[in-house]
Amino acid sequence: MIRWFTAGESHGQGLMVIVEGVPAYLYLDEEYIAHHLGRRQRGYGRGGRQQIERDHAHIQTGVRHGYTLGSPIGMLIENRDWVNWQEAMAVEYVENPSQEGRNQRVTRIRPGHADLPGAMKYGFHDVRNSLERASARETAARVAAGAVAMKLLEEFGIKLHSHVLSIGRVKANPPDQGAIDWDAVEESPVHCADSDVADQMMAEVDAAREAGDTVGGVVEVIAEGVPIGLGSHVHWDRKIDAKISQALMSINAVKAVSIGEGWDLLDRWGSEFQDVIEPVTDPDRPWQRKTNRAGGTEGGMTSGTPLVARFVIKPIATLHNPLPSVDLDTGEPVQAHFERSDVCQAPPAGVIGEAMMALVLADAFMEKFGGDSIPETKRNFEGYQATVGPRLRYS
Ligand SMILES: Cc1cc2nc3c(=O)[nH]c(=O)nc-3n(C[C@H](O)[C@H](O)[C@H](O)COP(=O)(O)O)c2cc1C
Ligand SMILES: C=C(O[C@@H]1CC(C(=O)O)=C[C@@H](OP(=O)(O)O)[C@H]1O)C(=O)O
Repeated sequence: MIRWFTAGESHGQGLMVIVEGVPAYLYLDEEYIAHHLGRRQRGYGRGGRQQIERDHAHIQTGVRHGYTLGSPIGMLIENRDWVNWQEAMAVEYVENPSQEGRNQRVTRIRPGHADLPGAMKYGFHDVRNSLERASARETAARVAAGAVAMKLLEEFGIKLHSHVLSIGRVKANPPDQGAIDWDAVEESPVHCADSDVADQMMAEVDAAREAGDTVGGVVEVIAEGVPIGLGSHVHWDRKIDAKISQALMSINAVKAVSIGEGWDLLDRWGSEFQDVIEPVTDPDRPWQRKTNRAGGTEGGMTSGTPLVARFVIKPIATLHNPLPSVDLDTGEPVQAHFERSDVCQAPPAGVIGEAMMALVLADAFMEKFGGDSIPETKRNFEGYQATVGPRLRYS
């Protein structure tokens, strides 16, 4: 079982993350994690904050001489912006709430963020007390945890990628999975493989920025090399598609998740929907499918085809041209709070989606194969893989 926790506020000193359950003898270095943190930071549509941050997860515990020890892996990520907020974050009560600013309370609630329900639920007079933790700054810690999970999965031939399928009204054609040029996706400012469409996506972000507005999108996350049989059909909370959906839905601003072609299958009949099973020709693959519309799960278990999930991420709530709102103190009409904001977060959301899917898969993988060290887990994995195929090879 892989368990993990994050802690930290957006403008506090930094973020902490603990990942527990990783077997011993996994090679893990900070550069590998930094690569994924860097991918999350880049991406067209980011605001001023990413010019300040240089995310790096410092491994504090659980690793010795480059290898995991089987003990909890603790990491710290510094918020470089904290020095600019040190005073503001220390303020407990300010007499004059009408003067908003870093050292004042935030009372002009933003529709679409955690401001209003957070203040009501926790009894806060300062919206900052809820917006700090609600901020997607926390997803840097998720990506660090996810990188550990990815490193573990890579030991077993499982690789994750993501790309943006649409931003606002600009849509990319979902590419044939085998045909995606992942290097082009990594280099693209909008994480889209088609450079013509990428240009249009950037123009869409620019248009939103110029209008003082924001724009959302659709993102696809793919895991390749996933063995058949992770997750289980036997109980609702063990189904892998349900776990992936929750994990992706938990990303800030995600409003819909589909597994495989989910949303696009509504008008198909059953015969057009299922992924027909073909005779096996490739000795390395236990089963073959004609298509992958179901996105790699059947009955809450992985089916051996690539795992594909899509999600919709809504346009960002904090608008340069703020929406009408209400003051928390007075109930009077005001314009919602604005200081600085991203314009589009679909590109980084793909990297966060990979991390979340990797954490779910790593947990399901360890549940199935167990083991306290990588060699032990490998023996268990290889033993299972040797059994699956057209004739179950149990002796
Ligand atoms: C990578 C990323 C960056 C984000 N940046 C911002 C931002 O700059 N401003 C903002 O208002 N919301 C931003 N969001 C979205 C908010 O965090 C989110 O809308 C808020 O937590 C409320 O949650 P909900 O939209 O799921 O209801 C971002 C989300 C992600 C994933
Ligand atoms: C800090 C990050 O994203 C932040 C997420 C966020 C929000 O409300 O979710 C609001 C913005 O915070 P700030 O006002 O400090 O610029 C984003 O920059 C990050 O992704 O590292």
